[in-house]
Amino acid sequence: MTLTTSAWHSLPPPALDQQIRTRALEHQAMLTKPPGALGRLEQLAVQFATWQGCLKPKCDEVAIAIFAGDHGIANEGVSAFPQAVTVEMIRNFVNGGAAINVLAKQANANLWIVNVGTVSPLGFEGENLIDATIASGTQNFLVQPAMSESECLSALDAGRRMIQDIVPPGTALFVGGEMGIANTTSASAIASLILDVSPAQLTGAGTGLAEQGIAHKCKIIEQAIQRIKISSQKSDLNTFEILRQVGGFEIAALCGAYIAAAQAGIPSAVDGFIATVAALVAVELNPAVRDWLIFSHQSEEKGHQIVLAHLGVDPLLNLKMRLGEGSGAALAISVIRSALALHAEMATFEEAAVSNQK
Ligand SMILES: O=C(O)c1ccc[n+]([C@@H]2O[C@H](COP(=O)([O-])O)[C@@H](O)[C@H]2O)c1
Ligand SMILES: Cc1cc2nc[nH]c2cc1C
Repeated sequence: MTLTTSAWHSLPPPALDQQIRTRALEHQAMLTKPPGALGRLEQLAVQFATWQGCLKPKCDEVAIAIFAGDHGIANEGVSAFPQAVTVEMIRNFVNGGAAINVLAKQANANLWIVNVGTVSPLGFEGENLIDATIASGTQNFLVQPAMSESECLSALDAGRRMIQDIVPPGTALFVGGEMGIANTTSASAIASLILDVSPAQLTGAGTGLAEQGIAHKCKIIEQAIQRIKISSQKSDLNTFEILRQVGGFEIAALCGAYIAAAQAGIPSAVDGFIATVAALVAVELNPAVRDWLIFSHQSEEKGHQIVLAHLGVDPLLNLKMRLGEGSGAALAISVIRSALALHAEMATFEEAAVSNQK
């Protein structure tokens, strides 16, 4: 099965409303502040006005989905934590005890957990738990492709279904997150192959590896890339094939969700390193999706800055976080809401009888 251009993921997002954009920029210029003094908050307000085709946009309805899955590459000792943590954290998400639960509650956002495939069965259910199991984790990509072609397409589709079937119409922002032990190894390998940057420049501590552990993880990625380069023709190593070879179910699902959200006219807040790599794959598959993404924070994970730089984006926050599960993106919700409130509620120079520029 080959990925054709008629596939859903290459359909374009809606055109941006340039007239509203111009009016929103003009409105910003009238507010009682030196032009540009609210920095990125001004750009956020103009972006939301453009996305919503509305001069005074709102960000009340926010949907958060955490995609979780296991990775065969975990068998190579590339994480500081055991693979069992993926299922254990899914249970924690369902029970409301994880960081993302606290942040979702604070932001009054709906939260879903999407299980895309773990090694051990979950053995529990939850009101906000969606079963989108593709297989019991990916294969170990040191020795074989992580996914079959149909598994990779199904994983992308799990993200599309989340947006089209679950996220309510009228949602102003989609926050995507991921959870999967060893997924920084997968994300580093994807980024290395797409960007043609050496694994050494991208491989970091993940959940907390020490120097020796990082060196071992880097070697595993180098060996896997060697295997793939020997077994594939250079021309066959397109974005989809890279995702299939070294990706994860949750990374592919997140990528599918970003594409489908953009197609539905919903912007997405992108989280840390793994989420940014999922966004990179989305942009490679469908370049116009880039205009529908907000890069929320700079993660501590080593490779993040390189991927952000390639995308030409500057994230909103730098809180020295490296948690994942959508946590940095969820923190951006309050910044966005402040930006929109300022845009809608500040007085203009005329209304407040404040002298404008000389
Ligand atoms: O978002 C990030 O930048 C980030 C950086 C490091 C680790 N993580 C999280 O930690 C897990 C992957 O780390 P590791 O060491 O098991 O590859 C996975 O569940 C991610 O959500 C996330
Ligand atoms: C405890 C824990 C929580 C996480 N959340 C996202 N990735 C994680 C990895 C670990 C190990």
